[in-house]
Amino acid sequence: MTKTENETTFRSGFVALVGRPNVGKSTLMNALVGQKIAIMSHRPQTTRNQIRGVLTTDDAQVVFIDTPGIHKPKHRLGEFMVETAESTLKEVDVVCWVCDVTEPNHSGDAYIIERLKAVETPVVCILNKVDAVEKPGVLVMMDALLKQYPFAEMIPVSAKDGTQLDVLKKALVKYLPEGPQYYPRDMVTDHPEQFIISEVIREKVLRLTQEEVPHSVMVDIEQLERRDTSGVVYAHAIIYTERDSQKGILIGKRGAMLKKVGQMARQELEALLGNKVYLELWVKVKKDWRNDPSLLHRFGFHEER
Ligand SMILES: Nc1nc2c(ncn2[C@@H]2O[C@H](COP(=O)(O)OP(=O)(O)OP(=O)(O)O)[C@@H](O)[C@H]2O)c(=O)[nH]1
Repeated sequence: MTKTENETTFRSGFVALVGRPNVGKSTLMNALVGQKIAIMSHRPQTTRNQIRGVLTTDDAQVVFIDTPGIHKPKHRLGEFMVETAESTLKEVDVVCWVCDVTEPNHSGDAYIIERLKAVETPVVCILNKVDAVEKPGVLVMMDALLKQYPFAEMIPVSAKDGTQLDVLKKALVKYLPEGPQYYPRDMVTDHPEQFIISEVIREKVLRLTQEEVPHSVMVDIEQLERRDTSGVVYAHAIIYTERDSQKGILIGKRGAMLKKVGQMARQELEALLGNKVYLELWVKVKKDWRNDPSLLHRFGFHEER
């Protein structure tokens, strides 16, 4: 699904957005993602890593993830939060650290830079609010920051007037692997996790079965809920194959393959969603599912892509 013969490679992936309060992350998200594709709605307070926005272009989809735990722990936020945030930073394709050029040398920035040293994911430094200062000041700040951390890139922008946002978009896409469009292009939903969960499961199936199960395999999240106030995610997923032989491969000897798919998907999802995840996986054979309009609709094929 990632490309057809006459299309270029489609890239998709996850970008962790970090930065202390007030540096302009929300403004930047709105400017990058735009109203139409902004997807977040109500979300339990307990969710530590929210999906903040999804940027879809013709050749890429960037899923921005909030990692609030990276900030200096206040009284309620313990080491656990910081660890969760760090594991998220390790899972994503690139980290965007946003800072504010009107406030150089902020101690909150120094704290986050220290935390970033614990991960190997490339970090793009976004220097926001360049509309509010003179250029030489920005250059001095860039120089000072580069001495503290080997940023993969440094991009001065203004989320407010749009300066350099195109450059930023292009830069981020470079770090994303070839991958599927996780979200329908115009989706506005209460449950964006649904798409992430099904795509992560699908990716594990393809990887672990080493393509013995074809790309046409589909994952349907039949049930998705947060069971209690702790935000634990419970998902019941059905993996549809087209043949009995594929079902056999996917289940494996005494269920070993399916168990492995579940384990790997769960680990990745817990890091991405920032919550404990329970996955219940079932495999069903549905011959010719591609001609079943209701299933096609559920899998998002009403979209143009
Ligand atoms: N001059 C200028 N101001 C900006 C820019 N981006 C954001 N701001 C202002 O900075 C302030 C904070 O912006 P937010 O987008 O709310 O910051 P945030 O990082 O999302 O803050 P939290 O939601 O608390 O994490 C607001 O008053 C914005 O209008 C910019 O590019 N230039």
